[in-house]
Amino acid sequence: MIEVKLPHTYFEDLGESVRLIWRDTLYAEFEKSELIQVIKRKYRVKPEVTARDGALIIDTDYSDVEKYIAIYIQNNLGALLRNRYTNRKVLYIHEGMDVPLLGYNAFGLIDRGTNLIQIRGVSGCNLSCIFCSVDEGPYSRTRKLDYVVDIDYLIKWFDDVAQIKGKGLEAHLDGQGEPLLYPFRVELVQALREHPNVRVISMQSNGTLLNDRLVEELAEAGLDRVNLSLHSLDPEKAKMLMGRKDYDLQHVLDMAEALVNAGVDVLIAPVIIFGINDNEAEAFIEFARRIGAGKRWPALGFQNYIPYKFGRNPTIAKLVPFKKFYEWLRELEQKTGMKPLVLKPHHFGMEKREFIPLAFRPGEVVRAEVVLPGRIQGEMLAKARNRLIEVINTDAEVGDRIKIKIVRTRHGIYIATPI
Ligand SMILES: C[S@@+](CC[C@H](N)C(=O)[O-])C[C@H]1O[C@@H](n2cnc3c(N)ncnc32)[C@H](O)[C@@H]1O
Ligand code: SF4
Repeated sequence: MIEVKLPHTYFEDLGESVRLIWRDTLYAEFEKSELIQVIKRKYRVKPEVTARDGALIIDTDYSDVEKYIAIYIQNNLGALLRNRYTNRKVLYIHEGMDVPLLGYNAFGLIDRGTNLIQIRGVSGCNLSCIFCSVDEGPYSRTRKLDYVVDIDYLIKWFDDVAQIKGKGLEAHLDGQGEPLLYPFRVELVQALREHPNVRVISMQSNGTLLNDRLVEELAEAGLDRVNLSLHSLDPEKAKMLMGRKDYDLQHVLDMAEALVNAGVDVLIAPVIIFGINDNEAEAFIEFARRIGAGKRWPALGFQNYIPYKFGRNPTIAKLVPFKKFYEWLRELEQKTGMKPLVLKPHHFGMEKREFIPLAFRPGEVVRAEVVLPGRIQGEMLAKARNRLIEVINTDAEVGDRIKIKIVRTRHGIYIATPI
């Protein structure tokens, strides 16, 4: 009997197949008959294959089957990877693919002309908030695919960006999805902490995937702040807003407290939908006070609900102009004594910094190579001048060389149409 164990991996037996779960978020399924066939080709035996206690068990005495099958699994993993939370296919972006990590908003890095750099190692989310600006989660109707960026490759690009942007940076882990899905989240925080140009490491998260151990690990690795998306303190309303019956509000509240106790500052960040949860504003403030949120930065970051073209826009959501939203916040400041609620960049030590120079001008026609499928129907990702470009309304395929017209360059996110 041989036991195959791989690092950060456990195997589950599904009857006809075995499921390999890698670093919590990713999985791949291998048919048992396929694994048996692979063994038979080399060893001329057909051993039984099962999974038990996280290991793959092969009923044979050949000692090197273990190594052989481990290599086979690793070689075939890339093509089979899926996101455990969304069930979507995952493209694993690594150095060998030579895909630029600037230019696209679903993965990589984003520079919006300040000392804050957004870092997106993963796409996909475990929740399905009814107002989600990026229509994320397992019930998404628009997102077809997820990406995971290899940690070494992400850090390599971050380093290049940090050289240009200079010292005193805030590295902000966020995403079109939930950054805690990133399989290398703790290592990423650790690597950023060691970077000489990084001052602050923060994360935007729904908090559901935290547990006591992960909180400790993230704190130890050097995470400074979590902007925690918490939209109701009523368990039933929270389930409705987060789009999941299994949303465990109490767990998220406990984790908020655990973060503060571990020395990670918390900023409570509710999305306010007037008529739905604006009446909870004082309760959010009270909760933030009680747990000791806002030690180095503001304790609350109320967000006004905004409809997005590719987001979920519930009909119950009433829009409130920003002028009115800020008036509402000022009244709350007066009433509760909690300040600041109207947040300004300086509250976060944010300052303007020169943009990384744009690689394209709007209207420019460029020849580019299609390198990856996009997340949305009709969208492909192309590269030119060491930048990624989202090409919309295209039927091009990976490998094609196409002529495109750049239609948008805002904040170094490039969108183009075929010509
Ligand atoms: C898209 S989420 C990604 C990070 C993480 N999944 C989370 O929810 O914190 C980023 C932030 O945008 C907020 N948000 C989502 N949809 C929104 C909308 N339609 N209007 C305003 N804020 C929104 C979320 O609550 C969250 O604070
Ligand atoms: S708002 Fe955040 S937590 Fe909610 S579905 Fe979107 S990405 Fe997920």
